[in-house]
Amino acid sequence: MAAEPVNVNEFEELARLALPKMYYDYYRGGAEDQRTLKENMEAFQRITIRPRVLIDVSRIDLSTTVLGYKISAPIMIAPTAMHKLAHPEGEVATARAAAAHNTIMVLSYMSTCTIEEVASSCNAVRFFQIYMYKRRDITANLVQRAERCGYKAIVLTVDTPRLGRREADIKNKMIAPQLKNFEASYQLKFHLCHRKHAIFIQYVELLQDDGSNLEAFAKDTFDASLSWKDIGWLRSITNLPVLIKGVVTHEDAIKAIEVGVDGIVVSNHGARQLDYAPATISVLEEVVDAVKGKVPVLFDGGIRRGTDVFKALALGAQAVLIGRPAVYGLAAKGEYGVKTVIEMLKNELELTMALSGCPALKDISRNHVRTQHERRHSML
Ligand SMILES: Cc1cc2nc3c(=O)[nH]c(=O)nc-3n(C[C@H](O)[C@H](O)[C@H](O)COP(=O)(O)O)c2cc1C
Ligand SMILES: CC(C)CC(=O)C(=O)O
Repeated sequence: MAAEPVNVNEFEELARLALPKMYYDYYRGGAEDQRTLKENMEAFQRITIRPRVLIDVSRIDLSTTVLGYKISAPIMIAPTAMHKLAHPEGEVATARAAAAHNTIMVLSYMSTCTIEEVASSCNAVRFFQIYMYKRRDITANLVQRAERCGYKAIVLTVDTPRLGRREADIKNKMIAPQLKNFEASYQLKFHLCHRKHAIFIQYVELLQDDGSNLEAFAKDTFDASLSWKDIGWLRSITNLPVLIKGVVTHEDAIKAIEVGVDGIVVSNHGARQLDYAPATISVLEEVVDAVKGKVPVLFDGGIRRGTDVFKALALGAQAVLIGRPAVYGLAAKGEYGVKTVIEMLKNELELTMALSGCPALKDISRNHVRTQHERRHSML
């Protein structure tokens, strides 16, 4: 029997053992040469922590708020597609794990449990992530269903006018399972297809023999003409706060504030879209400086340790989101696995704060970290 994992990274191997290769490759993969995928994690390793001593750290408080909602720690669940490929309970298990930790899950529009099923599975605070569709009625329908079900914010992902080139998915001829949120809209285009592990519904109209079915699905449905002016439309169809996910430059951060978004997620989509996009931790501060505290800045990409969370907070994030770690936890051990992953990150963050002299999140300051750039500068 494999030893119990002692850190989040060890869940990846357990997930690999638990999953069919096609799904593991889909979850793990990044775009093209996967340079950004590697960088998302390595860039954290180039940041050091400057601990302060002789501060009372006998009590550590990890709690914070995001858009006014209190959460037990600044660690949220990023939207990731198709959790039933990882575990039969799918997003419901992930949502329950988030609820058990009193944190926020962002449900992907491409979930394998419906918006309604996830909403009724537990009473955690949830946000809902969307892409903009060519058919605006589908976007509007999803947003309004989420609002009716008590989701507290809409997260519009803006880094995916087209799907990035994920070569493992192309080789594996990756196919999408049943996407229950869409049944009414796309019913006619799907057909049943029996495979070794489950029954899938393929997006037949576009099914390609020689590539990733997801890529075809995205190309047909996502609106590649989406631009800044469309944020107004989204805001006009919902009373919920609108966050945009996928900003990595100060120019776009400024535009986002101008069009009135309620929050920004610094993200490169887990390095699955544009290869050679910067590691997100290397651009977080640039975005935070541009935003000037007007809206919360959230962060994702490469968080695997409590020290990574600490570094992102020191560079100005209000909270971080985890993508693959949650999916690996789910694949390895279902709801319990996701709970354990969050628990591990919380415990590590708590220890990091104690060893750095920060009893509360507000004590984590820019001076607690040193970037590679600053180290080089100080040697000149
Ligand atoms: C398997 C997988 C599926 C994803 N699906 C979505 C999605 O449906 N919508 C979205 O906005 N981002 C999606 N993302 C990106 C995540 O929200 C997040 O930005 C990324 O995973 C963070 O990096 P990390 O995996 O290193 O934590 C996905 C990422 C992965 C790994
Ligand atoms: C197939 C996708 C659109 C889901 C996604 O965002 C991803 O796989 O990164």
